[in-house]
Amino acid sequence: MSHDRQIAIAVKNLTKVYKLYDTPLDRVKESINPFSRKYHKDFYALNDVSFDIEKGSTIGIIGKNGSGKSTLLKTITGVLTPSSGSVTVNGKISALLELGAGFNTELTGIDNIYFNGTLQGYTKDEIDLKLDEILSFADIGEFVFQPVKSYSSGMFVRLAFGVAINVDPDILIVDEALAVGDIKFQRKCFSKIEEFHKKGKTIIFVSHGLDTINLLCDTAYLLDGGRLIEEGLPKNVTKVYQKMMLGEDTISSTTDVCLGKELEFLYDLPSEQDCEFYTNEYDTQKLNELVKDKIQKWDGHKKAEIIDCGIWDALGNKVTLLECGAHYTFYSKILIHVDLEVIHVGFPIKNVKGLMLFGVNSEIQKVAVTPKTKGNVVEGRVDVTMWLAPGNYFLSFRAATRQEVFDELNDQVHFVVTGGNHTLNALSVVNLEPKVTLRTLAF
Ligand SMILES: Nc1ncnc2c1ncn2[C@@H]1O[C@H](COP(=O)(O)OP(=O)(O)OP(=O)(O)O)[C@@H](O)[C@H]1O
Repeated sequence: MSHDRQIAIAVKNLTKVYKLYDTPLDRVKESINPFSRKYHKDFYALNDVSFDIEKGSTIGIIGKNGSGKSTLLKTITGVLTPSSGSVTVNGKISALLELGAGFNTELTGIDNIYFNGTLQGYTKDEIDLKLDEILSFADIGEFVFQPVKSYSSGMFVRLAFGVAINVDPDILIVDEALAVGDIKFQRKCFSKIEEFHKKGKTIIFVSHGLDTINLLCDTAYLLDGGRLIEEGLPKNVTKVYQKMMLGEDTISSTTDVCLGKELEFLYDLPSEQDCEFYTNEYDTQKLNELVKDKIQKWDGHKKAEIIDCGIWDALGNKVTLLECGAHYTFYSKILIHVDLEVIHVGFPIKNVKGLMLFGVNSEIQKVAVTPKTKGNVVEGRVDVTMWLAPGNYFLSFRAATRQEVFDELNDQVHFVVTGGNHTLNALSVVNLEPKVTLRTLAF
């Protein structure tokens, strides 16, 4: 394979100059001046920027407001033409840089999916195949048959993201500032971005959230005044940016530069019905009915199927609003469809951006269960004391062996931890049950 084929985007000496006139009259004077006298100042939105983005990498672009991020991405996507320099793109790009681009507000959501898809170079048949995925991702119900002009901004974002993310491009370009839906939707977007990364696709991500860049990206680029002033490992580049923005003293902090951001998420409460198959722990009749139903509907694919899952509080109530420091049980019930030698259950917890904060499974804990024969229901439980700091989290459920995943429900339960009796620094991720002491040393 030639070196060239490994490069998704090659940017060479890219420059974008705008002519700035003090008054509209200056523009006219310049256009008619017989001696070609200049009445404008040149403003460099991008100044001699060069880099190569390798296929399959996730790139973060950071920089102050006005540093040239959007100009760079718009030039890459072909919305803007460079004043000089070049951009070479290998592959199909899907970009979400400006809400509204590629949408006609008079048309319905469905029509806009086709309109937008066509603009991006997809045929009607290709869009037909993607339609279900786009609709289920956007999850705006009947509104999809209404003109887009009647949408709330949240619905609009959902649809635009749904299209951009599900058309299966080779290169995805996303401005994180546009991912403004509710917390569950944001998690869905980040999860899709992770999926993209795993499939070896190229992602370019503009963000002001430095921990997002550190978490998701392989390489970061820092722009300042239209120039590329730093590139490399995200942790190094974000440090330079923090220094630029906040000064030396704050560099040790790994939290988002937009500090208010995490706080905003704190009380974005989950909906009541997070798990489709809720059965009370002790309701065996309900469980019997559920098992019968699931056996009837079994399509022969999953060897074992998670038929119920959630979080119980100490009284056995299913909850999604948890208190820091209280006791809870994560549980899943798994229906065995074919005889199995081994089955393990797992319960990973992630934050909205996909950072795995905690994960436990029966294999690590050396817990086994017998029998695992067809028709059995295996129940897995983990008792925990909730020492995650106040915030929003997503619990996933897995039934698997080391070699084979039988079933997994990713981010199935969105739960919120509130402060309880334990007041923590709001930017903490976990509570280590600290005992703080102060003393004056006599010497
Ligand atoms: N059409 C234009 N005419 C003149 N100047 C422009 C034009 N478009 C952008 N600029 C200027 O170019 C510079 C870079 O803008 P750009 O939108 O790329 O910045 P950015 O890094 O994306 O900012 P933000 O973080 O605020 O989105 C800014 O100073 C902006 O005012």
